[in-house]
Amino acid sequence: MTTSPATHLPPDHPLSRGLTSESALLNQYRGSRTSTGAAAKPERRPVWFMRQAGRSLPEYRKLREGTSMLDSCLNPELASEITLQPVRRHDVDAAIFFSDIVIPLRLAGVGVEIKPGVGPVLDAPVRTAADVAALPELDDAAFAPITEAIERTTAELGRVPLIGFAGAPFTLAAYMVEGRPSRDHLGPRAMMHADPQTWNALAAWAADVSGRFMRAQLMAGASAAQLFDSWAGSLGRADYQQHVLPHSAAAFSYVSGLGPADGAPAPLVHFGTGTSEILDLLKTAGADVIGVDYRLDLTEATRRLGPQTPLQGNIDPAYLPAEWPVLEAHIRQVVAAGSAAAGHVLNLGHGVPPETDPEVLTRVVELIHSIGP
Ligand SMILES: Cc1c2[nH]c(c1CCC(=O)O)Cc1[nH]c(c(CCC(=O)O)c1C)Cc1[nH]c(c(CCC(=O)O)c1C)Cc1[nH]c(c(C)c1CCC(=O)O)C2
Repeated sequence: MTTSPATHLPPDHPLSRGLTSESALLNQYRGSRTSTGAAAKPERRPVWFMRQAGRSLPEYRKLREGTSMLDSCLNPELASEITLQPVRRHDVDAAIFFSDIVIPLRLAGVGVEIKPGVGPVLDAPVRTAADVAALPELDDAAFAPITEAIERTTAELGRVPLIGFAGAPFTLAAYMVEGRPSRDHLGPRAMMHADPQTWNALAAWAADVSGRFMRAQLMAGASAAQLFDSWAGSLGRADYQQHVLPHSAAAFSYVSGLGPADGAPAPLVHFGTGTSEILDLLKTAGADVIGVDYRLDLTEATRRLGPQTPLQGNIDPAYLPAEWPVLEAHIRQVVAAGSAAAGHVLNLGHGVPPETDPEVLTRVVELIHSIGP
């Protein structure tokens, strides 16, 4: 398995066309709180939501009717339309590409489904050295439907940046070892100690497919990428450092420095839940921006990471059904806590819960934009 060196993005890529200087989101990701463009006018405070494209939107549920989750992701027209829905409705400052962390598995030929209300389920779990050795190779040509969906999306988005993503090796491998979602991820954590060689081979395979997935999205026109290590919070520091961090760094190496020939590289974001105790380690994997879950105050995150690290987060999704004044006070507190960091992009501290009233999300965006830079 080889990691490919970073290359330049195509000349007609949104970043090559000067999207950065127009985008409050990309400026915050780069740690510059005000525009570096000639106008240098104050910008609105950027916000987007993890899982903004999905079940909280009636227009999403309607469009998805009769098509399975992964088939929807691989239908360029559908994936593009679903990506655009929350941008139109909420006026968020970025689109997140509608796809899933297990899409590279499906494209490599691994049998996987997303079971409604359950999550990713594999035909056969990957538990032995022979299972790992039998994993298929992923050919970059398989990303054709992803590339087409992204090209369609960026053509519609204009100046709104598109964020690509992938699952981090631990989170992806956790689904592969367990074969389905699990609470404590004992399978992959046990493999690290019982059979470290097999663990390393599996995590390296996962890093390769996730790295390629992120790279394909950036090459096709995404302006930033986020690595989701949703379940890294189940790991102690030593396990994270020894058995996981090198593989996350390998995934990032596929996209590190990837940018236009004459411009700054696409910003990279790293997010996990329950990662307060490993936040400093997370940062060393190669991202520019750290996504913080709802458990840690952003002032404390800045203390742990230093003021130079731009942050993303961390409105607690548990506040979304609360009375508006309660939610508003919480958001104002998050905005204030984020002000010590070099950059701050508002987001939730985890994904939008499916039962969320979409009108509340629109109101949250309006409030954040009204607060100003
Ligand atoms: C762990 C993980 C997965 N997928 C993802 C993660 C990391 C983020 C996180 O921690 O939430 C990432 C993901 N999945 C999806 C997106 C699309 C973009 C967006 O954030 O709006 C993104 C970024 C769509 C999706 N991925 C999924 C849905 C729901 C599918 C449906 O409509 O039924 C969506 C919109 C399915 C999915 N896929 C996965 C799970 C756990 C589930 C939920 C299962 C369920 O409760 O039904 C795996």
